[in-house]
Amino acid sequence: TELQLQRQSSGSVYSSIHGFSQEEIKEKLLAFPGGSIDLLKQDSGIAVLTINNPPRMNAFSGAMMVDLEEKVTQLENWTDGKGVIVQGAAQTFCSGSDLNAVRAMSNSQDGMKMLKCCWEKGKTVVFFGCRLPLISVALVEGNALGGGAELTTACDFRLMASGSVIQFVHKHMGLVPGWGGAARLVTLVGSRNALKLLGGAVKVDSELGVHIGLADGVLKVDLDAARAETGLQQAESWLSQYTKGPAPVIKAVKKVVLSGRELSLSDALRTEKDIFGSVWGGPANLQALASKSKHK
Ligand SMILES: CCCC(=O)SCCNC(=O)CCNC(=O)[C@H](O)C(C)(C)COP(=O)(O)OP(=O)(O)OC[C@H]1O[C@@H](n2cnc3c(N)ncnc32)[C@H](O)[C@@H]1OP(=O)(O)O
Repeated sequence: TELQLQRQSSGSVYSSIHGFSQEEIKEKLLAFPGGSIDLLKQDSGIAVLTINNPPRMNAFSGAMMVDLEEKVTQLENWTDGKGVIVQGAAQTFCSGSDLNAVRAMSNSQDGMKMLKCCWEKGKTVVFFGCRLPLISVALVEGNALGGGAELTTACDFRLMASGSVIQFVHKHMGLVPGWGGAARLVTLVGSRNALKLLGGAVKVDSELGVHIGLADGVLKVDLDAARAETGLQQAESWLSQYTKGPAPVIKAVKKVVLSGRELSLSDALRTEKDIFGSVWGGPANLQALASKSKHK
């Protein structure tokens, strides 16, 4: 069931329906180059994933989609990993899909079909944050627009810098979210707030974000530059509250919550029992039993 959870949206069914193989989609995506997704795995067990395409306000090019998928696989296989922070380069988060690629693909019937497949691939990739066996945080500085706003909802948590904005601009583009952003938004803020944010393409600042439960915290701005912590440092210290301890235990914490959130109750109960079994009698458990624990 765990594997099912991680691979649920592998995209293969969709691409066979539309007659394009995964390889063809990858090739098509690589025809739209620019930018990169950079992964830094740290000894702390917290990785930093950077959406890096500043000339286009960190919009997602085709090549970046392919890159993201590779980096997600690396994160899935990171034995010592406990958490991941997703940020944008150059003080802004992500302006969604690369509109140059979207325009180029949408100018023919065939292109449109391929675009839909690439979109589906995007969904697979952008789903990653909440399904990884790592606790994920979106660090939002600057703008998170369109697909960028959706990407923030794919993480377990969102931290917003003051002055930052999350905006589902889809309506202005004649669209609705397609990367799972609407479904997750409803879970996060409730259907009435989700309807307001999507229907009004509302600019959510950090204050509103916290008020409606979209944001989990606001990053401090310290005017004394010498003392000021960067947004990333603040996000790392915020996340480290939840990643203290051995990686197998933190991963197990994430997995039991993930199964509780995404599976039916009977499947979640079965999965929880399996995950429990993976830590029961493990090194951290034996060590805790050998010491005289007092939880106060
Ligand atoms: C299912 C979801 C589908 C989607 O994600 S659709 C895309 C939704 N996103 C958008 O519509 C974003 C449109 N962009 C904007 O609103 C503004 O550029 C933005 C991000 C507020 C920044 O404004 P400014 O600070 O004034 O900067 P600017 O407009 O001069 O932009 C700098 C350069 O970045 C480019 N850019 C921004 N967003 C882009 C995008 N999504 N795709 C491709 N290029 C994009 C923009 O064209 C400009 O390039 P250039 O300097 O004119 O060559």
